[in-house]
Amino acid sequence: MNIIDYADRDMLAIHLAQLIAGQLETVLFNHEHASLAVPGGTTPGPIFDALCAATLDWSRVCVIPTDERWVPEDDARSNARLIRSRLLTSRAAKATLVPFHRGGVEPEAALADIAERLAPCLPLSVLLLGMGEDMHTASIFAGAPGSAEALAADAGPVAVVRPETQPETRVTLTAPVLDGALSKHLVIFGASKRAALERALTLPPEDAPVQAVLTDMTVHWAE
Ligand SMILES: O=C(O)[C@H](O)[C@@H](O)[C@H](O)[C@H](O)COP(=O)(O)O
Repeated sequence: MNIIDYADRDMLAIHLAQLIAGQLETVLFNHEHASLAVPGGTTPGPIFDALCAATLDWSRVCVIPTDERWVPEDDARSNARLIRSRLLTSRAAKATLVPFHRGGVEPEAALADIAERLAPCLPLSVLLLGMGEDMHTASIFAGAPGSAEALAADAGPVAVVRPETQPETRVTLTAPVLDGALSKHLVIFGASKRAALERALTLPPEDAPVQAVLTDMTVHWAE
């Protein structure tokens, strides 16, 4: 794991977007398709705003949520909604989103279909993750029902997690899929998340899920 400290969040967003665009372009030189997994939450928006204008063949890129709140896409809490509005616009509008949520279906019943649609996009070419102050990443929350399954070495590509601290059930990419990405970025803002990451390094993944995906991870941090 290496950490890049930035002077401010704007510098971070521009530089990280350029890095991700360059990595996707390199994959597209050598492969027919590339895949990019991105988080929800409040952190990635400015990165999406810079990345969506990148000049690359977005028609050959599939974009995958690292996790999804189990709500319809018109819900303000939907990650698919955030990704469509902030990333799949401008030049990146040509990319293909692999959404997770399906109406009228319990998340457990949707896993097989999600896994089937994800299969052509794996292993992930580029991964962008966020992290909570509780050291969760994607929707793998320490101690939550389903998190042990999401952390298991033999986990499938997606798992259902039901965190008590969150208003809705989650579907998340699992640790093996996240950790297996070819290029990995973790973006965190603020001193408390920096301290949480330092703390995570001293804990096992079941207590600090972000610990499960830090191999060859580049951490991007700004105050
Ligand atoms: O669905 C989500 O919310 C994200 O995928 C989640 O893992 C997020 O990255 C962290 O919770 C940090 O959230 P903030 O960026 O809002 O601090």
